[in-house]
Amino acid sequence: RVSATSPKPATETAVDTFTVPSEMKGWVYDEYGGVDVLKYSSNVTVPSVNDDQVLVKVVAAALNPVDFKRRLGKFQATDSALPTVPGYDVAGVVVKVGKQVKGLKPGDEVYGDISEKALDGPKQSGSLAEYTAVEEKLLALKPKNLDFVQAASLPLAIETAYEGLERAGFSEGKSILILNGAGGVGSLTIQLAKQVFGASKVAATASTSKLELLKSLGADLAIDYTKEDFEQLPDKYDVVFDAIGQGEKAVKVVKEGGSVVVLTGAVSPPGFRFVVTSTGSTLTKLNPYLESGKVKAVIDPNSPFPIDRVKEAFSYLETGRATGKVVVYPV
Ligand SMILES: NC(=O)C1=CN([C@@H]2O[C@H](COP(=O)(O)OP(=O)(O)OC[C@H]3O[C@@H](n4cnc5c(N)ncnc54)[C@H](OP(=O)(O)O)[C@@H]3O)[C@@H](O)[C@H]2O)C=CC1
Ligand SMILES: CC[C@H]1OC(C)=C(O)C1=O
Repeated sequence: RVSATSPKPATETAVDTFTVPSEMKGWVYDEYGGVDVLKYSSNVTVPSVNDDQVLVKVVAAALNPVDFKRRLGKFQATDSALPTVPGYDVAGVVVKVGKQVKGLKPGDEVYGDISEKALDGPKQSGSLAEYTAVEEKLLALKPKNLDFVQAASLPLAIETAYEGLERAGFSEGKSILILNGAGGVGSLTIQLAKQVFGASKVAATASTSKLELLKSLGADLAIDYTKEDFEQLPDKYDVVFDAIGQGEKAVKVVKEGGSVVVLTGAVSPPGFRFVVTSTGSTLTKLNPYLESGKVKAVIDPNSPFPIDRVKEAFSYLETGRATGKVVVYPV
């Protein structure tokens, strides 16, 4: 698989400064709708850099369902203005820093989810373009052992997994059932539950061909939802992590006093739903697990998609069959 490397700095300036154009190539939509509203343009305005932001030369970007749900207009009440350059997840190289930035400098290799609140005023100029501007606090230094494709695949999904487990009060010795263990979020939730939180038992659901993957990620029990209904099984769990929209069933298999955390769809008590808040501090906290290999990026076998095949990448993600993450590289 590709090993993405940093772009070369501009030759005419010192190694720690980069020449930034006023326009760039990138994907953009100016109306809500299906993949056909996406246009690849050479005249996208390079975003300006606020004092607390850095400008990142994008090397790789990852897609998330929130990208296509937003493009379909599901969150338009709280969306930023159109036209939109989509893309939350980025891995790239800092080329410019705002005057309040303290911890990053040009040339640093970084990764992160560029929108602090995924649904409430997300960045208008996202990561599916040559440059994106993002607050320093939303980024972390990329682990040296991860290539840019692996790094780009992580931020929104791993931060959702971590925040969901934290909010559910998951802790050492507890049991968890993860509904949708093979997707972008679930494939990381299995690993974090086992390796970071010290789960006593991890169960997860997927279809037949993905059961071995679940076990390789650390699941003690892989449930084939095409053959078994987890609700009919005898086991109850301290935490149920719903990453597919089965909150109403999830509450039926949680232990008395347990937690049901739901990422999407309806839910009733004791279940609760949350929306991820992006923060670089979670990535920094998890970097040692990524550097040691205890937690691994899970990249869909069809990835990476080069930047000119972003429509195809979204169409694939929207089938609901992606295994791990759909990544765009080179951008
Ligand atoms: N609230 C929040 O902050 C966030 C919410 N989300 C939401 O969480 C959901 C999951 O996100 P993400 O992991 O990126 O999604 P993905 O698109 O990566 O999930 C794809 C996976 O879903 C699995 N799947 C489909 N149907 C089922 C089923 N009935 N039971 C179990 N697995 C199933 C597929 O496996 P198979 O082929 O075996 O069916 C496939 O591997 C999305 O709805 C997303 O919008 C995500 C991030 C943050
Ligand atoms: C309401 C959950 C919504 O927020 C994110 C980030 C998604 O992917 C959703 O579906």
